Amino acid sequence: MCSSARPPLVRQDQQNKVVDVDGTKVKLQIWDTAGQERFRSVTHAYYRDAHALLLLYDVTRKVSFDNVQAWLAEIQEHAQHDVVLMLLGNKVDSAQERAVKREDREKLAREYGLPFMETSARTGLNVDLAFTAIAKELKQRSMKTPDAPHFRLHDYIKRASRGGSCCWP
Ligand SMILES: Nc1nc2c(ncn2[C@@H]2O[C@H](COP(=O)(O)OP(=O)(O)OP(=O)(O)O)[C@@H](O)[C@H]2O)c(=O)[nH]1
Repeated sequence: MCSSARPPLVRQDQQNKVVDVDGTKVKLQIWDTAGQERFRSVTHAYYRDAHALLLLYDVTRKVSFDNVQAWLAEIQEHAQHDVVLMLLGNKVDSAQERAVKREDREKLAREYGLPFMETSARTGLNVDLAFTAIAKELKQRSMKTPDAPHFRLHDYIKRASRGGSCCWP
């Protein structure tokens, strides 16, 4: 998710989404960057400006999960240090083809302190929830009212997510 618009270079799909957070409209500008290695240097330019990054792997493709650590290293190098991060295991509608073990994804999420959820772009499971959680966190950060009740991303998705598994810590 980026705050500034750049002309698309290669296969970077962009959409806007408006999320209502407790009566405030939060506009998310969402860039779906390509996951392939050959686009990686282009992707850097996008996540440098991002306020939040949703890191998706495919629950049916172990290699996509194995790549998450490399993406996290890239993020640590190129993204803003306080970027909001969330790890999502997508395609959970194909659970019978699941290729990533629960203990592996929990270990990874715990190691990096990442909020984690399983989603399905096909059925919509937890998709709106992921964006709402991000919008709530960004809104909270943008408000300069230290006395306001603190929004906790991990707790929120733990309470609200359906199906699949979530969340650490
Ligand atoms: N069953 C199922 N298929 C999905 C889901 N999400 C995406 N797909 C399918 O997976 C394929 C790849 O989807 P894309 O959205 O192109 O994946 P991507 O991660 O953007 O791909 P790259 O940008 O190349 O990394 C398509 O055939 C989608 O229909 C899902 O939640 N469930």
